[in-house]
Amino acid sequence: MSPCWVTSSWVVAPHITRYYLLNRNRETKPYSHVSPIRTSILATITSQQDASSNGAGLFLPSQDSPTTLTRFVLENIRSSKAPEDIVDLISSIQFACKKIASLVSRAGITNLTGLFNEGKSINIQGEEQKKLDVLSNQVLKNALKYSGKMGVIASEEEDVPVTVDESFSGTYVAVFDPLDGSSNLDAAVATGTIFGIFKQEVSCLIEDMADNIEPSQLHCLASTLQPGSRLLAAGYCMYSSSTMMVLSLGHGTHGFTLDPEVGEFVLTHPYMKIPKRGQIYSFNEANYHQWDPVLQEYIENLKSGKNRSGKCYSLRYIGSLVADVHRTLLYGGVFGYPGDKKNPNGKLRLLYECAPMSYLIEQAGGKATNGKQRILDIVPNTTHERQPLILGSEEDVDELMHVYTKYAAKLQV
Ligand SMILES: O=P(O)(O)OC[C@H]1O[C@](O)(COP(=O)(O)O)[C@@H](O)[C@@H]1O
Repeated sequence: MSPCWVTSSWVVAPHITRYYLLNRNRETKPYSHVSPIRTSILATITSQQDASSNGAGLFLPSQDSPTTLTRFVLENIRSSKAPEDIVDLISSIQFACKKIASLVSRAGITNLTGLFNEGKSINIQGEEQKKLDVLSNQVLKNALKYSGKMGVIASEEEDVPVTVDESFSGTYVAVFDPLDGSSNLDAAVATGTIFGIFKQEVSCLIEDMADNIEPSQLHCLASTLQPGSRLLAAGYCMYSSSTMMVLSLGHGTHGFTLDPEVGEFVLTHPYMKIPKRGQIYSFNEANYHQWDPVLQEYIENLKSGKNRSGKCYSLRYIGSLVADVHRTLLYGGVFGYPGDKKNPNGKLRLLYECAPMSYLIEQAGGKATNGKQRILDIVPNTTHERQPLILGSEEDVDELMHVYTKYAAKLQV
């Protein structure tokens, strides 16, 4: 008998022995063993079933009639809080977001992490496009195209606004960032899709185009350059520990969680209200030295407690706009990507980042400004125009605006 067998049996034996000793008194349990807790839940359900459904199937109040996103939109239409067509648009967007959620969650398995076209594909903002930037853009464009309601689409990943092809054209404008925060994707950090819907002021039919905009096509461009105050609907879908859609049709901001068991967005956060004041600030402080002295002082005061609340604030910054705004909406406080010496207009794009997020925050009782003006009042000059963004709890944004006004003279603004 070879010496190695002797060694290996001594190695294996202890484990078998240990397992046997541990389990010698335990009866072997069948896979379908029912734990006492589960038994009591089933008992409760059965008694509820008998009591309330006259035997017509299982009855669990909250699960029995969940408000899905589609049902929510239909109810808004029925109470004429939203135009009829919006249900087709929101259904297309929710389908696209479910698809993008699945692509993002499986990116590591399906070789969808990393750069598109080996990093040779640069979008008009000068950013290397990720594979999922390009794919999410296509998914959303197609979904909107087949809604049959879309006239013009403006996307972070499209150099200029594009129309869907003629046979599908409609009278709405969609602006979107198909995969915001995609620089965090390969690290599996939260990302999201941001969107806004406008009514198209002029009807026009054009091809996907490069950079030579024909005069007749200027109308098309014009129909996308609308201020956020004219949004009919706005929202984001966050791809994180859970997939959440936060939406406003102009009557409050509402949160829906994707239930993977049924593949439906279910209303979980009706009428979200941002706290009047928070205790969290969310800025990329690496840019601190590029900021104006007023903002530097404001942040120092938040940290030191020398602010109207007298409390010391904590810093939270994910570096994904959707995730940072979502947390601010729930917990309150202030999020900002201000202008600075390096980027006087900051980094975020007015049309499909700042405006939809500001619309949601205002509908939830918060405020959003570029430091001088309400974001929703700003009329964009170009599709990819950047604007400084400060948004959050009313009292937090008011305090910052107060400091700016007080020091306006000092800054010769
Ligand atoms: O890394 P920085 O400079 O703090 O910028 C972070 C910001 O840039 C973004 O990633 C830009 O978004 P995109 O990924 O859509 O270009 C935002 O999500 C985020 O708020």
